[in-house]
Amino acid sequence: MGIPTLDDLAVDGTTVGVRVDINSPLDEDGRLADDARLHAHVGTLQELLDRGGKLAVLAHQGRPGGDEFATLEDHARRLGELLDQPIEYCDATFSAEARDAIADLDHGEAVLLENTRFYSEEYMEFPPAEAAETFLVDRLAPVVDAFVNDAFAAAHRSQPSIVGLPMRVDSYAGRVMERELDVLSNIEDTPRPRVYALGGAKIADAFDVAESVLERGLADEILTSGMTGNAFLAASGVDIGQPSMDAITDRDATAVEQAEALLDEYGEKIHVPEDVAVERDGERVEVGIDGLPVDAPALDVGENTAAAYADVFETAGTAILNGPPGVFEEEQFAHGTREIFGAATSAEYSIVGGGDTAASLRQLGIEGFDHVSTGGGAALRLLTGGELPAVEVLRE
Ligand SMILES: Nc1ncnc2c1ncn2[C@@H]1O[C@H](COP(=O)(O)OP(=O)(O)O)[C@@H](O)[C@H]1O
Ligand SMILES: O=C(OP(=O)(O)O)[C@H](O)COP(=O)(O)O
Repeated sequence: MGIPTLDDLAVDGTTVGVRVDINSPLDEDGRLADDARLHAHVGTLQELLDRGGKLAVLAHQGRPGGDEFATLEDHARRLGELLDQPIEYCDATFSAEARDAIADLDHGEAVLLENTRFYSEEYMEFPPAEAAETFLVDRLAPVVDAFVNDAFAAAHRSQPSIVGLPMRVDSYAGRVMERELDVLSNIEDTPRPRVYALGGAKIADAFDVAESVLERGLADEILTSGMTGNAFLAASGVDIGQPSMDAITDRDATAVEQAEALLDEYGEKIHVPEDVAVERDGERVEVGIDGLPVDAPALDVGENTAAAYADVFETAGTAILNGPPGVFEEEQFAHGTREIFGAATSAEYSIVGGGDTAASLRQLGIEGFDHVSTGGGAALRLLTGGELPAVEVLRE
């Protein structure tokens, strides 16, 4: 992989700054609604604690001004439960109070510092050399002996705690980062035929993935669903109805043209839904292509599409999933997601990326994937052949 990992770090007795990504959905009371990302980092943190490290843990939660912009107090409590030892919470990130909390740590102890994004610089993007001159980095670099970046899900952000600290401190990839890079940087080595199931509502991202993997010859089949599938359906010449069209163009005004261009060039590899499901009088109603247009938005693929896509996975070498096939949050539109994602586990090797995609698996209790990425944007960046600033700076 060419970047230092925990195998290269002599931990015992050292103070280690550890960047994790525990950015999570919160409930109405601001408490953690899902702790999957906390679970993911337990291995790295436990290893560093067992090896005698004193850990200053850094993380962000939400975006300034957003509903999920919050303190990390609840995260510290939950991390303590998961690690079976108290994790101190400090309501400062790099002030004297935070630095004192770090200095007071004993071997095998950890403090979770406050949400890095409470400080404006941490929500800006900088080239690494400039990030290294920010206040957070300037104050924290002298009080840690090493830096471990385990925050794969934030690795596409060129922010101070991600790219600035490694410019000033010996730095290593944590176990989450290591495993994610291992899997997602080596897609071309996975078994064929390689099937990408692209659904969800981030249509532009799905087109980017489709274009990149088709251009690079990585994809043998692309199964389109969700709002992405609706756009392909429209691009294939079917009148899907105004409500579905409006939902698409609200997201991306040129979506249908982009889908048309992809169908023109790679049509034989791109599967388009053959039926959809809409809501009528509060009920799920299946509509075949012949029954379109309808005056309600298509919120799921229909049963025939789900069955046809499930068949494709029967003979797939690799399944790569990004974006749920329907509005899985509503039970009556979870059918496509349950069937298609459920069938994807029959591929020889299966990979899942995307925050909502992973949440849909947990919600629907679908298990058996070889790799469920903790990242959304970061995973997509790798799947489309891009580079991650966090990783580039670990190489230097
Ligand atoms: N046909 C559809 N119409 C509207 N929204 C959809 C449809 N299918 C899926 N979705 C929505 O897409 C959202 C997730 O998409 P996206 O953000 O692209 O996934 P991820 O976070 O995994 O990258 C879900 O909230 C789901 O309700
Ligand atoms: O949740 C995250 O990314 P994701 O939505 O791509 O999975 C990361 O924590 C990065 O957060 P950001 O997109 O607010 O920089």
